[in-house]
Amino acid sequence: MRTSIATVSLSGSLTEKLTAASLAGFDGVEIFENDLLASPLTPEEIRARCADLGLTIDLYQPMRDVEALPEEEFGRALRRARHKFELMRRLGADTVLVCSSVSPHAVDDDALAAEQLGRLADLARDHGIRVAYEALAWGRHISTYDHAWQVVESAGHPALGTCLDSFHILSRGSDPEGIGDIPGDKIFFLQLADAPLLAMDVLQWSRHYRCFPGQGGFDVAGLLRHVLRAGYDGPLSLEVFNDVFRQSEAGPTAVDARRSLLTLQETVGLAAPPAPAPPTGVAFAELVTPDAAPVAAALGALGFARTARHRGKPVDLWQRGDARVLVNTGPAERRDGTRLAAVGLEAPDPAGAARRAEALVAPVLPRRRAPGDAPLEAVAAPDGTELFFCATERPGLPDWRADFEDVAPPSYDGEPWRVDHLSLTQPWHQFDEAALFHRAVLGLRPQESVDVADPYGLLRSRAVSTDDGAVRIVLTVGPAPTDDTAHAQHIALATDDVVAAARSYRAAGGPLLPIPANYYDDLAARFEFADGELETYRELGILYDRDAHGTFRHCYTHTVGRVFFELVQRDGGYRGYGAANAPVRLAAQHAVRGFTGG
Ligand SMILES: O=C(O)c1ccc(O)c(O)c1
Ligand SMILES: [Mg+2]
Repeated sequence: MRTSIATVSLSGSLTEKLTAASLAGFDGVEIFENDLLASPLTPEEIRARCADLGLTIDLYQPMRDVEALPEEEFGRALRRARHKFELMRRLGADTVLVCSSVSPHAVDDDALAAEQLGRLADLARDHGIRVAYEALAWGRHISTYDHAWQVVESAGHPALGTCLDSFHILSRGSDPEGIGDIPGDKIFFLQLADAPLLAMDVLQWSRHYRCFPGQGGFDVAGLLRHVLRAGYDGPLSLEVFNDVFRQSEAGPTAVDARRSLLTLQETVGLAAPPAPAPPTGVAFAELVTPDAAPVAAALGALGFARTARHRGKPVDLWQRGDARVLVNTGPAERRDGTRLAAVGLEAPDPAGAARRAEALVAPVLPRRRAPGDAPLEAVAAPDGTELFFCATERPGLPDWRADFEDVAPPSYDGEPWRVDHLSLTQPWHQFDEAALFHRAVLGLRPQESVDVADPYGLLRSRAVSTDDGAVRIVLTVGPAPTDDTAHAQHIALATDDVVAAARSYRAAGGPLLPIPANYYDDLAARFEFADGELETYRELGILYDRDAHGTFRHCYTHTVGRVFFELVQRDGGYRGYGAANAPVRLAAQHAVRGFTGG
């Protein structure tokens, strides 16, 4: 089916919006009146620009306060309509959206509404235009899709149909089942939007918090299935009023929008990109740093050994069991200090994973980073993190390990570790995009978003993971972008004995993040511990949490650049990430920075 996006969903000038929609691969646009009014282009020039960009103008909108009015006022509405229909002729747009009236002069009279909409449709038909009537969730007398359809049906006019908008339908809790009873050819237009489930005024909710399907809490796919069952075959159009998108660059927002729509189409069987195959583990985490020494010191204290070196680049492989960290000191990487720049994901079918990513408009990276490198499939996540689809030591598939020359055996004292999770900070305006990306492109399942209090702001955090926990990524978004503490990334390492791990790290000279005594007094109040247990945690700075499944013990290293490590011990199938402890951890990290001036 054809895909479309409303210009209101994107930021910038009309020209910028159209360009972004076209580049992202949309077939058409809904032109919002304000975008046209503010554009220096004539309607003919807008029409030509759209044609050049391969876009059709699928809808012009909105026309407001037309129906169920006193005759004199309706006359003025018709006069406005005549002007707008002339404008639409110049634009080459043949469908206009009319929203249900919010005018205080509108009367509660369905027969009058139908009669006047019929007269509007007469005028529209004379101009070769169709009227799509939409119930705004806050319409004065008509606020539900079924009511709007009743009025359209009783008008019985060939140039009058209905416009369905998933936000208005689902925000009011209407049952979308009834959509299946509307003749498909009387559904003139379909607008799709999701939204987080919030308890608030529906107009404010609609105008500020809509998001792309799959990014909120509505069952947009379920609604779409009803619309398809009705026989609708017009465009699938995204209409998203969102404060964040209004401020973000149009190009990436349009790509996010298109990925959302492709994923929705896949869900209802309208598109079939290569099937998802979730990753089965973390092959490596790659740190880039201008100075390897502090990173090497931290890894050494954690019991990692430097086992191999890249054959062509200044990249070292550090290993402890299945936990692998690449340390890259390449010249191109020196600008931003130490950060987590890439993640290797163990992929059942690396090439298939890359094809799926490409089909979902993820930026695919060059397969070889340098001549002679193994051809690795990689894509960029919205935050710029490079994601490599890896096959570690799996015969017949390109192996990143082959680019490395062994320098030492992978020996270590104590138990082998693996990566428990990675925490990646997202640009503030890409949080919802990131969750959708990781779900759609990688096949990870998003968990609930949680708010975490930082002393200097509020963080949002949302985990995406495989069902078996083999891959866990925590996406976070912090307050001020200049706040390095809230924006630090981390690598969490899974151990079966966090007390032993913490002790040996400390014995090797590694500083653990000190946790205030008040935290342990609170723990004593909330939980019962064995003799001496709490004292051990207090001594080492180990934090504790429990859920319905099990327990979580974790502690933190100092921070190098923008990266720190966490040691975690999950027991009994604990599913979380210690979110309850995160405010204490963040405050402690701020305190350390303040103390050292770092
Ligand atoms: O918020 C509004 O006024 C508005 C306008 C047009 C629409 O299609 C819509 O869904 C909402
Ligand atoms: Mg709408």
